[in-house]
Amino acid sequence: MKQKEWDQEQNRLNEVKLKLKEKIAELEPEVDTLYGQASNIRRHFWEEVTVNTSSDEDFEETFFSINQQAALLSERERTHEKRRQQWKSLKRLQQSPYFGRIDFKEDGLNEADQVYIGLSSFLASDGMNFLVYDWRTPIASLYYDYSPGPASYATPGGQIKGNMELKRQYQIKDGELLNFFDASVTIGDSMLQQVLGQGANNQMKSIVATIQKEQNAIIRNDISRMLIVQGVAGSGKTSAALQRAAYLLYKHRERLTADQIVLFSPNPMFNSYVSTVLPELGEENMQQTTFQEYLDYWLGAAMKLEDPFEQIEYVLTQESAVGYEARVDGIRYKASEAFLIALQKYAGWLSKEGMLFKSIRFRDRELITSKQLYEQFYGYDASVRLANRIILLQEWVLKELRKFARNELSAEWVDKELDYLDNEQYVQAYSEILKKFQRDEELFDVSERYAKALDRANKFTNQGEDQIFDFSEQQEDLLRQMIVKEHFKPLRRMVKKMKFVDVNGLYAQLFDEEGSVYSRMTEGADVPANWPEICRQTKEKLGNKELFYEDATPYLFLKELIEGSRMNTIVRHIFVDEGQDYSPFQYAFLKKLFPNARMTVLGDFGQAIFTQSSKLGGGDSPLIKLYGEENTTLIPLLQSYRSTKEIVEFTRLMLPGGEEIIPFERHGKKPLITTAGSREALLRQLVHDLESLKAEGNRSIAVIAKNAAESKEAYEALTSSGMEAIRLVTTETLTFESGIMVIPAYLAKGVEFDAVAIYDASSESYNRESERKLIYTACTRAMHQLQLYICGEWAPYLNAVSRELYELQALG
Ligand SMILES: Nc1ncnc2c1ncn2[C@@H]1O[C@H](COP(=O)(O)OP(=O)(O)OP(=O)(O)O)[C@@H](O)[C@H]1O
Repeated sequence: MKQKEWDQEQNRLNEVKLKLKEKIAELEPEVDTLYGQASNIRRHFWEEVTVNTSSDEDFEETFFSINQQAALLSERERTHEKRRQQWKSLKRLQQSPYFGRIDFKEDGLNEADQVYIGLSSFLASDGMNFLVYDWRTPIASLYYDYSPGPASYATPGGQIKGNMELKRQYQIKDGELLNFFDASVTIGDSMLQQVLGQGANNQMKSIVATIQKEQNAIIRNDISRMLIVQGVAGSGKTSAALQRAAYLLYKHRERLTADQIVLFSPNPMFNSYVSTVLPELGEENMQQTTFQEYLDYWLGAAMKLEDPFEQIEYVLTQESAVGYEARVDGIRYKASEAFLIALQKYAGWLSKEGMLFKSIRFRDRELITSKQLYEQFYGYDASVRLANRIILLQEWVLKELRKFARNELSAEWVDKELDYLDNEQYVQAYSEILKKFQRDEELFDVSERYAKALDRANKFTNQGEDQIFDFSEQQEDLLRQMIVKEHFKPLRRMVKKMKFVDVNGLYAQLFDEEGSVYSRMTEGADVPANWPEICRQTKEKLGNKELFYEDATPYLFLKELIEGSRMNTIVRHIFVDEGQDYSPFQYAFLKKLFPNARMTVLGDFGQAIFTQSSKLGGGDSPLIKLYGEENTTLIPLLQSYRSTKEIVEFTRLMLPGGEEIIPFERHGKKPLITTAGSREALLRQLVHDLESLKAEGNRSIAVIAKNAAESKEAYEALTSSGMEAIRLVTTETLTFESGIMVIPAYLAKGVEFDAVAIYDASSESYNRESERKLIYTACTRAMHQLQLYICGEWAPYLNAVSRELYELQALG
């Protein structure tokens, strides 16, 4: 590189740094002052507000006064937040103002523009010149999409064409220019080499400086209702998803906020793994959740839910259990669209007959029988939708309860309740009831309520000591009302929550061993193989107030068909990571739940380890059908970035069709297979190898086992062989830490480690076709080194790997 160029770049960097410094110094006092102002307003909020509720006008004035103060406060806070964000992003830029540059000569112009690209934009003080362009600006897409030569980019005003004369990458650390190089083809292999060669971290990294063209297409796709990314292991799906969220937040900053984006992650630990990327990019984190969390929220209080990991444990370990085959058939069926349609038909059937209600009981008496509920329900006009009829029924029940409550006023139990109170309790109960009464009366508006309460309180205090306990008839009546109301409250609450609908019974009723009955209730749906046993298992669970994982979503779906759907109309974008792990049923459910959201699904069918998995692409993909082909874009990613070329060449042969996976040219050691005649010898070697891996500088090392039981066994064997500082990861683990860990394959999904040791790669652990993807997923977690340990026969899929692709260490 010519010295002259280096000096020019160095000078420019110095200049930008200086301007950044000046701007930061300019902003700092403003940030402080605004913060001071906002906290001052907050501190003195009530002093500035005149609180007076003695008359309606005063009440109104107070109301306006509060509003005015609140508006002032939120305006200051908003301004402060904006300035603070600006200040923070400038501080971030100080460390590394930009990572790329393109020189672009637009057609028709004489000179090329130098476009420097960084984490956020930085404008010169004239407010006209961009010293740094945000990586998400339209022009910055040139950097990701083209090599020097003819190039164009999309703007809201149309396509801009021109010629890219230069594309340069920079390494700037702590404000110091370390290196820069001119890229010709894709975004500098050498830069990517360096990034990928680094050690794994317990937090995912942002990839803005080295986003690849095909990833950029995912990040900037802003037209599809449904964007499906079928990307091979390590192709950067999760990374692209996170950058995409940052891109959307930038592009639509006027109308999209971080809480309108939801990411569905495979497990809570994964949530913590990816949670730093958006803040690193200067954006607020989106909402992160797991599907299980959602199910738990709505069903967890009433039922004990199995989670997907318990389900996979069953599938992996209980092959010889009675009813295993039926359970697996059941999982498949309950995941299918056919079952979804059957449930919809069932709801149609219920609108004519077959509803089940739980009687309304009060103090061991049946106030409304289930038969009465049934008759009332089917008494409504049949053209009214099922869910609306349930609302009508609910209103009717509440009305009936009011009548019952009135009749209870003189009941014996109320007398007893009254007598039971001693004087002190009387006073206390009275004032508490009075307070509650003030809170609970829903019918009055605030001022009316206030006036009434005041009136009552005046009466109460004007009575004098002696009279307090001498309740007039009216007061006793009031107390009776209060007592009855208190006792009816839980019942009313249950009615409001629709607890009188027997959803459990309705779901169970569907699983009639007689296939013809099922067929009749669902307009002719076919039953899957092993239906009677599926029915038996499902009902047994329901009887214990438990739900299999595969039943939870259909159960909730049915509940909503009957009671009315819950919808979240605020969320605009849903990201589903590890998308192959969700059933077609779950996708249909998500679509319904978030009617205003676009969906981005990222997954790899090569890693589909769950029985209910969905195919992402291809003619029979349920995902393409979800919003229709015209609203769907499918982007395949074939290049794998995570692992060395040696690891990818080894792992890809374990999958049929895996040859199409393209490794990235980064080299390392070949995978090592160690065999031994005894488990003891193998374990001794594993302990030795783990120590060596650590000594070689691998910071995160995973011993991956097939399931929880094997993980536990491995953990115990390793610790009793003297290995220290090793952690066992379970479904309860919430965060990632570096070091050596033992982890079941299904929890290692989505994450990566410097080195991976497959604890038992024998055919005893991995034999079935369904286990092929499990061991593949486990092996593809390795970035730099992969080692497999085998005692006895090899897992059959390893036979497809040619001998020259791995090292063999046979211990005899
Ligand atoms: N353009 C890129 N620049 C730098 N690093 C990248 C790039 N793309 C991917 N990577 C790195 O490759 C690794 C794999 O990325 P990521 O976890 O996003 O892949 P994935 O497709 O979600 O993987 P999997 O399906 O196997 O879990 C990460 O370390 C990520 O930082």
